Amino acid sequence: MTDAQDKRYDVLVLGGGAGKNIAADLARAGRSAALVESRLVGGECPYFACMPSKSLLRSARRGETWEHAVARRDEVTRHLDDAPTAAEMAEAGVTVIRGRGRVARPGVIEVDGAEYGYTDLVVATGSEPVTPDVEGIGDVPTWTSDEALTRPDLPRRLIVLGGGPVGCELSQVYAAFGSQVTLVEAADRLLAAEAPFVGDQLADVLRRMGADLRLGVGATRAERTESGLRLSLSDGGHIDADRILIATGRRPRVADLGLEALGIRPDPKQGIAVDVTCKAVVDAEAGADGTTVWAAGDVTGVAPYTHAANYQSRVVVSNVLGKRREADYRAVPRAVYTTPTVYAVGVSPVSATGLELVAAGYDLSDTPRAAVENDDRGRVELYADRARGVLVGAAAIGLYAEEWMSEITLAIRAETPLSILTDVVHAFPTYGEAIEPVLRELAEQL
Ligand SMILES: Cc1cc2nc3c(=O)[nH]c(=O)nc-3n(C[C@H](O)[C@H](O)[C@H](O)COP(=O)(O)OP(=O)(O)OC[C@H]3O[C@@H](n4cnc5c(N)ncnc54)[C@H](O)[C@@H]3O)c2cc1C
Ligand SMILES: NC(=O)c1ccc[n+]([C@@H]2O[C@H](COP(=O)([O-])OP(=O)(O)OC[C@H]3O[C@@H](n4cnc5c(N)ncnc54)[C@H](O)[C@@H]3O)[C@@H](O)[C@H]2O)c1
Repeated sequence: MTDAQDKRYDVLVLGGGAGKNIAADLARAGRSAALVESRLVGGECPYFACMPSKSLLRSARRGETWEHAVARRDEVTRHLDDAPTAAEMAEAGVTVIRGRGRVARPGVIEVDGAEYGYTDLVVATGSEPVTPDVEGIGDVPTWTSDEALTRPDLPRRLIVLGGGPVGCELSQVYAAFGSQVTLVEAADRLLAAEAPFVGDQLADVLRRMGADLRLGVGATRAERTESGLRLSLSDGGHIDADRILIATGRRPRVADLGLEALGIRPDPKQGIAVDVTCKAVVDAEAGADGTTVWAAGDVTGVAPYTHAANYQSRVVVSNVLGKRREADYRAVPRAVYTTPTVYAVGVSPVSATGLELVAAGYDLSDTPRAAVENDDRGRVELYADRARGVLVGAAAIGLYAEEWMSEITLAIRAETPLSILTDVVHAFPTYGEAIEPVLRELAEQL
């Protein structure tokens, strides 16, 4: 420890989302651990992302009033009070350092003028929304999901820019509570990275709720008008609205972390490159000073979900403790919590390369459960690798798909033989029964 350092820790974690789990687990394992957090201990998920959006979606599904939905959302996010989570950290033996951290020099992090030494550094700084390059967008009223999920206002006319998970979930929320929603998506369909039927069926659902979908068009110009704002589109059309919700993607938060001093050159779009143990890839010439840098969560650009961040956290903890563990991303779920839910996992037929996929599918309307629920929406498709004869991907849209697709997640991860999968018995009447004919069809084709 140099004189300049205020304190030295075995492990310093930058970012208290998934990072808080790493700090707590390592402290419980006997390491001295500190967590540096510039905003709220707990990260984005509980306060600005997953939890408030899921709460509003549930309220929308149940037909609650907007006022009730907002009150419930604010309870779920504990009115942005992170004191209980900070207390949990203290109880686990973690020192919480409030402020923005950056690398001062190898082995030392600086936070608001104070310096802290480390042996292991974990970067878990998350991601931030990207503002699209649309002329005038800075001059009109905009929100990102952050404001949408913390403010009490219900815009009368809302443009949702982007038809990825954020755009789809929040379009459903605002359409359900009575906003006039127009969703603008540059790709030809919603959730364009997933199997086409998923985006097509979700588009139907949102249209039936009154949302206007403009697919395959880009925004070109935004300007203020007397009644609000006008967004011009690449097809020559325009939309008048009160506010634009920017949902055009996120990028890893890597700017100004000083990582270059450690021989780490993060890509602005892909984030910090990590190996299978979640150790950051470091330039060959970087000094062997006895310290190690790890990264977990959105900042790694691997899979931008809380469950993926938590998984990587567990991988980091094991490796810091010297128990080698390799991450396996073959079966990380991609769920969108609209009603009905979208659930995809493993290989997407849209982006599969180097694989010959065999596909089979089934409409949920043909299940007895659909009759019980009086809901004929949805479909499930499974994708197998012809060469190896195992499931490698799946996509579904349907009520509760986030629950009944778990067995397929396990099947992909475990590479369970089709002969066993086709022998599995599902309870009657469940949506899970839809999986049986799909597997039989796949087995016949292989
Ligand atoms: C609207 C929305 C809904 C979502 N819904 C879901 C969902 O339902 N399910 C799901 O799995 N995923 C969902 N996600 C994605 C999920 O929120 C992220 O994948 C997850 O939060 C990533 O965790 P993380 O720890 O990597 O980053 P974060 O949760 O962003 O945490 C990073 C933390 O680092 C802090 N930080 C950053 N830089 C510094 C610094 N220099 N010094 C100190 N602290 C710093 C930040 O303040 C932040 O608290 C959603 C995202 C959005 C935007
Ligand atoms: N349920 C969940 O797990 C969940 C929910 C929300 C968000 N997330 C994660 O958060 C991240 C951000 O989500 P997102 O939906 O903002 O990003 P995204 O990158 O998934 O989707 C952004 C969409 O915006 C479109 N777009 C970009 N620029 C545009 C423009 N100028 N005009 C029109 N369309 C444009 C893109 O074509 C794309 O379809 C994602 O990685 C997502 O997985 C997860």
